[in-house]
Amino acid sequence: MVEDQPDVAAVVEATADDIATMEIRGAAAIGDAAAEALATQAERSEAATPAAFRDQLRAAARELYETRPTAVSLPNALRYVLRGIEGETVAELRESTIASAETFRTDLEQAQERLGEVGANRLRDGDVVMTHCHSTDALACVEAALDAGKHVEAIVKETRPRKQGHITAEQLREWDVPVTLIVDNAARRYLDDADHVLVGADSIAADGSVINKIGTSGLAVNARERGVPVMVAAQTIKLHPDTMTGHTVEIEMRDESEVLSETKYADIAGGDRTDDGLAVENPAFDVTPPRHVDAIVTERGQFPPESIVTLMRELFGETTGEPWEV
Ligand SMILES: O=C(COP(=O)(O)O)[C@H](O)[C@H](O)COP(=O)(O)O
Repeated sequence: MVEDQPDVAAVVEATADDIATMEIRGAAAIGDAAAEALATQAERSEAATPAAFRDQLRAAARELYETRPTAVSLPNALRYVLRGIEGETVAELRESTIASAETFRTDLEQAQERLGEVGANRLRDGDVVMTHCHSTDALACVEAALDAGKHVEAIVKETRPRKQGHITAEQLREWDVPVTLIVDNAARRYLDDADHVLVGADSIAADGSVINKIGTSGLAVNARERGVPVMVAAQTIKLHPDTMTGHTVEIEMRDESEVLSETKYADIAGGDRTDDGLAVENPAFDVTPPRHVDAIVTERGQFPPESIVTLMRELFGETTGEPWEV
């Protein structure tokens, strides 16, 4: 006999789909959306028993978890909300889930604000930052520096293949920050004009390695060679607890269609060549070793990458497990 699958609210499925298709993207936004989805699942649950309610929440968490593998903010968010579920009745469980998700989301927002203030201290009046991809944590540092009356300029890397750099450029321009947009290949040339490389993170490993958008590691190597400090803005929700026990972070591989446009060869070969049989690799993230990072800026202060494990132990203890096994 096939057992009934717990009911997962349509809105959870929609959120999972939005994360998988990158309608919702960026580690902080993904964590926030996952917590919100669990709250909605709780609100809409028609579970008749506490056990059925818990099963539904676990099923919803699993569905959200299976969308994208690299940003640890996702399992960290799910684990946080599920750990906050308490009570004897469905009504109590519902209420505590919603409260837990709300606390998580408020903390996330406040952490980003505090992190911004910490990061802004590293930026001097007149500094130029070079950015990669689009990170709300990194932008929070610029915003706080602007709020403190500093003039900041930006060199924004386009960030192939999905060009999230354009989102960064748009936000910075809204704040009246002078922006120079460059293609990724021009980064080394323009590093001489930058005072900082400023990026976010999807996950931070226990040894201080930074997992972020593909291209971050090459940028960091070039920055080190040019003497430009690399600053990683990452709320503590980006700390990957499993790496304390030796797990590695899975790097998401995305579809080749992001790399190959339909017109790729039409433009350069008169349209008579197709992409059939061409091998394409499209990793979405890479790993920057700690020796190429100067500081990890969190809401709890800034840390040399090698000492981040201390904070990780303090916040997460030594053990984790799957988010729905809490
Ligand atoms: O690599 C990306 C986004 O990748 P993608 O576009 O593939 O999701 C961002 O730098 C981090 O997620 C941090 O973002 P934030 O600081 O907003 O959490």
